[in-house]
Amino acid sequence: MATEVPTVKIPIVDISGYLTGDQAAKKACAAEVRDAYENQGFLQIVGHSVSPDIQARFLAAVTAFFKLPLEAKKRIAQDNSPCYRGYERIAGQKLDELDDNATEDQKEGFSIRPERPLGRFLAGPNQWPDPSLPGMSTFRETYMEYFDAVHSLSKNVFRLIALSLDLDEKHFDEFAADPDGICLCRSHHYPPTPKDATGRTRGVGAHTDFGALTLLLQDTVGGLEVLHKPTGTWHAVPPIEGAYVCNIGDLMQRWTNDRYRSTMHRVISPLSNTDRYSCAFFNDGKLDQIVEALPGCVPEGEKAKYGPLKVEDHCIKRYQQSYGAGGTVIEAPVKTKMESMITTQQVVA
Ligand SMILES: O=C(O)CCC(=O)C(=O)O
Ligand SMILES: [Fe+2]
Repeated sequence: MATEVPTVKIPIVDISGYLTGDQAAKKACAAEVRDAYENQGFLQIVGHSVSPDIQARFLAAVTAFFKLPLEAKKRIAQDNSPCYRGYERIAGQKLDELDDNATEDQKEGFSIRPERPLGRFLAGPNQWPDPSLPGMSTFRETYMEYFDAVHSLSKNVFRLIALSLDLDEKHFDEFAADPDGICLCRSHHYPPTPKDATGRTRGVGAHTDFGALTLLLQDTVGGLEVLHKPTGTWHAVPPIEGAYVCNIGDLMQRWTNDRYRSTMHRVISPLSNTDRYSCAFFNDGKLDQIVEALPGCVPEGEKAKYGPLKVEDHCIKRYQQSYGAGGTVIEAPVKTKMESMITTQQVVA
C-alpha cells in the first residue's frame, strides 16, 4: 500500500521580540521552539542578531575560498590536522545511514574552531589559506567575525531552549558559553551535477548531527531535506535568505530524555550550473559537562532512559566512529535498527 505523504512544514520563528527582552514575546518564542523540537526537530530562525552584512561578506569569502585551485586548498587539508581543522575534499566522506550502497558525498568543506594549545580533545591550531591567494586577504578576519556573531546567537538560542523546557533561562549558559567548549564552523560547497548524474542525491547522505545545537546558514539554492520518521518521507527545508536552520543533535536529544528530537537530514546536490554554499555552526558545549535527563523531561513514575554521560566521552566516541580511513568527519551515528527499517521515499515537489 502506498504511503501517504504528509505535509511537513518547518516552523519559522522570529526571535526579535525575545532578543529585545519582551516578556510576552519570550514566552511565545519558547512555546514555538518547544513545539518544533518535540515534533519535527527543526526550525528556522529569523529576526536574529547576525547582520545581513556579515552574512553576505562571509558567503562571498567562502565562495572565493572554494574557487581556489585544488592544490592551494590541499595545502591546508584536514587530513594533516591533529584536531580536525582545514579543508575537506569532495567525496572525502561517504555517508548514508539509510543506504549501505551510498556513493560518496558530493561536497567540499572548510572547518575552523577556536584555537587552544594542543592537548585536550579537539584543541589546537586552525589552518588558514595563504592571504596572498586571490580573494583571501581578509578571509581569516571575515571568517572569525562571522564565527563570533553566530556563536553569540547560539548562546541566545540555548537560553530559548532553556525557557522552552521551563528551566531557568541561564540553565545552559555555562555549557554554551564555555571558552574551551566545542564549537565548529564548517562551510560547504556543493558543486552542480548533470541532470542525469547517478548519485545526484549525495550532497550529504542521511545523518543526524551528533552534538547539541546546529545553526545552518544556507544560500538560496536549496537541497536540504529532513526525514519525517513516521512515514519515512523526505521534506525540503526551503531556503529563506538570512535565516538560520536550527536543529538539535543527538546529545541534546539524550539530555532531554528523547523529549526533543535529533532529526535525520540530507542534502540533494544541485542541478547543472548551480553551486550551493552553506555553513553549519555547531555548539556542542563544555567538554566536562555531565549530561543526564533534564528536570521536567522524565515523566512522573518513569525512569530516565539514559545514565549520565560526559560530553567529552560522547564526542570522542562519535568522532572515532565517524572518521573514515582518510580522516574525514562524517557526522553519523551508528545506524539503529529502527532507522535501518525506514523506507526512504523521496518527495518530489
Ligand atoms: O549543507 C547543509 O545544508 C547541511 C549540512 C549538514 O547537515 C551538516 O553539516 O551536518
Ligand atoms: Fe547535519
